[in-house]
Amino acid sequence: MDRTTDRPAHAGGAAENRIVVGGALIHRGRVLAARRSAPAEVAGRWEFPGGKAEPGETETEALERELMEELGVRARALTRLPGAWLVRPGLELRLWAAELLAGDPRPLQDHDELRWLGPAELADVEWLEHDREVLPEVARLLTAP
Ligand SMILES: Nc1nc2c([nH]c(=O)n2[C@H]2C[C@H](O)[C@@H](COP(=O)(O)OP(=O)(O)OP(=O)(O)O)O2)c(=O)[nH]1
Repeated sequence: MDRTTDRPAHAGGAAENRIVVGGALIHRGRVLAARRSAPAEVAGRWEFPGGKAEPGETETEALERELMEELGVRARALTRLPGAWLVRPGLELRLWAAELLAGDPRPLQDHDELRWLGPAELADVEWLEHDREVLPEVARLLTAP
């Protein structure tokens, strides 16, 4: 899927899952990992920064907004990564690749540390388990010509 086929995450009925979107933010051959500071169940684990889509927002809009709020950067969502995970009942995680357009990421919200990882460093942090599943695809994107 690319940006042009992105549809509002809440176009359907109330029975649909709410979407949380995380972004594998890529810049100069590395990807940004963010260490969560809360809540306790996930604090200390690393993830792709992002958050819940608001009603009527597309996934890409939600991701770009969350990356500004959490990191203070302008970013552009590029392509959806394969997979979707039920984080808890009614909350579905989707991951996207994104590119950094402007700014230097800072842990403004939800995170206490950030690290840029190259393709050989992806296993160096303790990822949340769902995020770990897309690392082979992230490695491919980082090494693509
Ligand atoms: N943002 C994000 N959440 C993830 C990832 N992987 C993963 O399992 N999760 C889980 C952690 C949380 O339990 C859940 C929702 O995360 P969240 O960032 O929306 O949490 P939040 O309640 O702070 O969101 P928000 O209301 O501030 O938008 O998804 C990931 O890569 N990015």
